[in-house]
Amino acid sequence: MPRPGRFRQRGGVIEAHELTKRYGRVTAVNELSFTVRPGVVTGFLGPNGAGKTTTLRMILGLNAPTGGTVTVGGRPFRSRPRGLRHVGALLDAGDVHGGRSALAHLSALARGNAVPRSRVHEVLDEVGLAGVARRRIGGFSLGMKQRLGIAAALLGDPPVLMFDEPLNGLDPEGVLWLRGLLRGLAAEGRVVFISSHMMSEMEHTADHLLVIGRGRLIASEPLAEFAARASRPSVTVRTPDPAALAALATGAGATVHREEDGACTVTGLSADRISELAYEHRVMLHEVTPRGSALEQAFMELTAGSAEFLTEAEPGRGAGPEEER
Ligand SMILES: Nc1ncnc2c1ncn2[C@@H]1O[C@H](COP(=O)(O)OP(=O)(O)OP(=O)(O)O)[C@@H](O)[C@H]1O
Repeated sequence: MPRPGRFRQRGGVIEAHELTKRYGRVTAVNELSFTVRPGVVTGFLGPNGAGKTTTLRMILGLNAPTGGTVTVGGRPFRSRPRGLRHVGALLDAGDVHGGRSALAHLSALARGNAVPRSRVHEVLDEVGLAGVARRRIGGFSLGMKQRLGIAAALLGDPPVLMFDEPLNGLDPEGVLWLRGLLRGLAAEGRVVFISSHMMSEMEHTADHLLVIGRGRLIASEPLAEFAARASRPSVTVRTPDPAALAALATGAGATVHREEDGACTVTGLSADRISELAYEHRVMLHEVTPRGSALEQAFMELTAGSAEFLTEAEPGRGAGPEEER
């Protein structure tokens, strides 16, 4: 059960100030300043290669910034002697020793961080892996490895949790479970910071969004405000009377495009409004499908031009310094 306010006084706020990371000619993170506060789930959203993982690694002290600073609870994370009790992080679920059991893996982590052994069983229960605790991790699915990584992050009962693409590999039931877990952790007053490159994953998960593109901050705002940016929704409509529909929709300020398969793409009216108009004017509709969520469209609009293309990224990945990964 969440215990509201439990972590508030411990102050795990993450603060980045003009954080910058360059790999040779590639600027992965570019003068990024942001604050991640406790009590809400904060989504860290950006297209592939936007600099999310690099930022998370700098927060954890795994990559040294080229410029700027980042602190957790007012101090650089590296200055914490028992890290796992301050920040629980899941960076790469595949990065575990496959020959060990889940129980052995978590027990070793607990020992190294002065965490009581009883906690190992608690977290195994919490992530739903108690029944397979003695099985070799090598035989785990990606979803099970994600759950194990989350168990490891929870082990030290830390005030700050950071997960890199945690929904990756989870089945629909796992996604629902994780959303509930994240909400509960935030409700206890913890900092909960999760990255994703997909708006659809954030839509029912995050309360606040930090959006980055090409290493730069594009937006930091509540999800609801971000949604309000979605200016022109686009909807696929099928009707036996496309001419009547087109007249109605254009009369209401939308644009209508006839597709080759006979469907109409209506841009500028919501699916609800199109259905209402059609109902009022007795135009039969066979299908009304929103094309991507309003949030998805807002994300696409906002990050248009900031997506990284492989041809540009290759020199950085290939020739740049790789020693920190
Ligand atoms: N060790 C490294 N050496 C050289 N370049 C790197 C290194 N790590 C990251 N980069 C480059 O930095 C940029 C940001 O990468 P990063 O992995 O942080 O992005 P991301 O937002 O996490 O992307 P994804 O969603 O694909 O994981 C990319 O251009 C990447 O090629």
